[in-house]
Amino acid sequence: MRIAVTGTGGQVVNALIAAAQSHSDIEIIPIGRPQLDLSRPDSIAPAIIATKPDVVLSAAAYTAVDQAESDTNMAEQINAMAPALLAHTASALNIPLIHLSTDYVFDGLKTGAYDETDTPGPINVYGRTKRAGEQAVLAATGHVVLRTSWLYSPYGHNFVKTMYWLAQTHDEVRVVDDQYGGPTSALDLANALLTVCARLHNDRDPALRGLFHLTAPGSASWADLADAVFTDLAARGMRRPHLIRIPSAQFPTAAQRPPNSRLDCRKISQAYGLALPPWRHSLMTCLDEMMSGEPHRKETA
Ligand SMILES: NC(=O)C1=CN([C@@H]2O[C@H](COP(=O)(O)OP(=O)(O)OC[C@H]3O[C@@H](n4cnc5c(N)ncnc54)[C@H](OP(=O)(O)O)[C@@H]3O)[C@@H](O)[C@H]2O)C=CC1
Ligand SMILES: Cc1cn([C@H]2C[C@H](O)[C@@H](COP(=O)(O)OP(=O)(O)O[C@H]3O[C@@H](C)C(=O)[C@@H](O)[C@H]3O)O2)c(=O)[nH]c1=O
Ligand SMILES: [Mg+2]
Repeated sequence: MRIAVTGTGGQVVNALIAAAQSHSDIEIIPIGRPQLDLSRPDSIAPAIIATKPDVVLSAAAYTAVDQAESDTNMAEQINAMAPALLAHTASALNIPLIHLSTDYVFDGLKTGAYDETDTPGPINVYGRTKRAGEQAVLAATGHVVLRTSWLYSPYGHNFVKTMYWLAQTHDEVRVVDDQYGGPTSALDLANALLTVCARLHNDRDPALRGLFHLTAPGSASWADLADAVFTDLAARGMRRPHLIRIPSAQFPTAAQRPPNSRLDCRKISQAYGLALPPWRHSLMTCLDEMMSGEPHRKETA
């Protein structure tokens, strides 16, 4: 099975490459700029078609949440318009598209986890443009929109890597403690995505199509996640910075974030039998991998 994945340097695409190493029948074909530039609509169909894919996985996006507030046109082009063209291209090839989306489509005011029937109400440009992308993909039949959240991995940029770096450079780290979500390992997600691709490739069942949520079980605030990173790094001999839990009012950002964006993942568990491992365990695996490739490991006293 040939899986064309959008983007080359992103977390999910690199996690997919790693996950596919243990599947000799799966080939991941990353496509990125300049061949595929999601801000250039004309580049999209030719770049996808040239890879002769069996499945298309849409993993590239404008993910700089704060920057999107002032770069709205670009975020719209990449997150809203490009997915429509990807869905159109996949439909024309008669193959499934899996499009990744985000917990940030919700306003975060619900008590409890959001399921697929909950109405989105994005509160920032990234969330708004991602919601528009979802709608474009869901308007075509046969495809999958999969929402996940708070991805971390040894690849690209993510909160866990930021905390890892801050732990090595700061005595004190201030982190917001009033936004809750589901930290999810991109490596765990990638393994599940390979299952989703294989099922869609072999099975026309409409119950496998449409909108799904998939995150690791368990909820955390960003401060809880930072605390877990610092605990695990300390257990590996690194200095532990002092964590100061703050309200988001004390950490001004261009974009607002939802206070609660936990996702209920029962639908994908019923349709595919898929569930991810708890984030607390996967975080340790991720940190082990990050540290094994890290030349500046701090020595214990
Ligand atoms: N990160 C997160 O916490 C979450 C992410 N998601 C969604 O999951 C998906 C994957 O996220 P993640 O792997 O973290 O993303 P990253 O931020 O790690 O990577 C973004 C990718 O998009 C590519 N890209 C950006 N602009 C363009 C463009 N104009 N043309 C082609 N490619 C472009 C980048 O290209 P290049 O390789 O050149 O850098 C990169 O490969 C996205 O759809 C995101 O919205 C959902 C929930 C949480
Ligand atoms: C770096 C840092 C951030 N924060 C806060 C800011 C923000 O409210 C929260 C998270 O910050 P980040 O900017 O790292 O994370 P953010 O970019 O908001 O992460 C989001 O990315 C997109 C792509 C998604 O789809 C989401 O699921 C989510 O993962 O933590 C602190 O309080 N202290 C810090 O030192
Ligand atoms: Mg960010």
